[in-house]
Amino acid sequence: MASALKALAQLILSNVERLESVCEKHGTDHPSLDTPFVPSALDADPVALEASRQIVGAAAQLLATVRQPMEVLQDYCSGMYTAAAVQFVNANDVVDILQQSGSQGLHSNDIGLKTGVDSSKIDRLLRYLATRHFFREVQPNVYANNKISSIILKLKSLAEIQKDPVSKYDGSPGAAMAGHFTEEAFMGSQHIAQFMKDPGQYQSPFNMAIQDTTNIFAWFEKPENVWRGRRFVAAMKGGGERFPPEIFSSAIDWKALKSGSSVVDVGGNVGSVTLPLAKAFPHLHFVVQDLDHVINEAQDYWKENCPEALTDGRVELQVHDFFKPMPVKADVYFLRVVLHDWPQAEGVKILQNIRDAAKPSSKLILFESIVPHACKETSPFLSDASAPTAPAPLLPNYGLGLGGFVTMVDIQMMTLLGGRERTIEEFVELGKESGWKLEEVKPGPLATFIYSPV
Ligand SMILES: C[S@@+](CC[C@H](N)C(=O)[O-])C[C@H]1O[C@@H](n2cnc3c(N)ncnc32)[C@H](O)[C@@H]1O
Repeated sequence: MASALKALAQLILSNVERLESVCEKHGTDHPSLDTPFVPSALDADPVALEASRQIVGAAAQLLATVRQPMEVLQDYCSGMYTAAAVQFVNANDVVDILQQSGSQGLHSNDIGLKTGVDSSKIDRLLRYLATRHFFREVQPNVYANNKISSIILKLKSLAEIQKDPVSKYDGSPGAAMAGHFTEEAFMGSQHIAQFMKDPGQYQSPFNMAIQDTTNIFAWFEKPENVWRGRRFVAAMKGGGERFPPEIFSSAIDWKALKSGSSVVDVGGNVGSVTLPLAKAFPHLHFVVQDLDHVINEAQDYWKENCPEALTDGRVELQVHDFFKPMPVKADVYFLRVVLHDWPQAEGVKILQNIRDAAKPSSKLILFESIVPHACKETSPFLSDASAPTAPAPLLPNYGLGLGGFVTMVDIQMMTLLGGRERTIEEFVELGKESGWKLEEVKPGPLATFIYSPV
């Protein structure tokens, strides 16, 4: 039997071969790390995605295995320097400055002149990042963008950015996300340990950092933070569209619902999940609920995308606070990525309000991520075929290759909002506490949880 080291190395090699054959099929090379990122067919190819998942999981496990434990520890304990370095380059538009010099790069003296920062300090941060494959140092003290840094290139030109810094993240989800993570979340992260033991009056580590109990969304509305709120919206834009639409259209047998059955999209924002459902299943009556200002936006969204659904009354846009009693007795209620924003008690309250209005035959559907355990799954809701199946000796959740992302989002939810991602058992528990029985789980890039009233 191969040693664990060889088995990991072999997994890497066999998956690199798989990846290269997918590239061949698409008539392309695998994108180089040295050039700016360009989207390609590879990004959505399921075989390429599985191969990269295994390579990432195996490479991270191999590193943790072969490095001196003290080096691994130092690396983990110094992650804040990476966040701080990205914060600096993002806020000071360094990637946008480098973009003008193309692959030949720009000397730190010139970057210093354009950012108003001493060039020797620039060298230290950019070399730190280049050593971690974020930028290239093409000659001593000369830096160029690469595949990773190019992700935070802003859509606007440098002249436009300088003219109107408040709008500089509009249309640039990578830069907006990097800003939100390395500023608001970074601030909150310093209080996680204290929050775990004694949250005091605060709902999240972020609240502890700003010493204010205002929820982050209300905090974004303060005049001095409006630009941050605008950046958050830019970071989230398009997030919902990354999920395959079949997740929603095949969640249940919508066609089998009787004509005129009502479906409520709770906390539905403008109704972007409801829109394709309303088009595909015209026999159903849909209600999209959200807060006042969002429903105002929803009016424009539907007038633009499907005005007839509003005029013929098939789709209703309703102002409703989900902490108040649910006004609609519906056949189906669904919530997409709403519950992860809230602590357990609030999540339970939202579902209890729906339960109080539900009929015995109503269904509740949640679309949320599953936090995979780092060991073999034992949930009766997952068959062998649907549980993550990383090949040995990878962690069953592929480690960084798959579980890395969801576990990071879980900590992010706690940090900013006191919210949480959940394991399947925690979804069972959430139902128990709010009067719902979990009947079925459909895993996927976003999982579907189907509940019946108890
Ligand atoms: C993460 S977004 C998800 C939106 C939508 N379900 C989707 O997947 O696109 C959370 C939504 O909850 C809404 N929301 C927050 N607090 C609310 C409340 N008290 N009552 C109703 N909706 C609320 C927000 O306005 C936002 O649209």
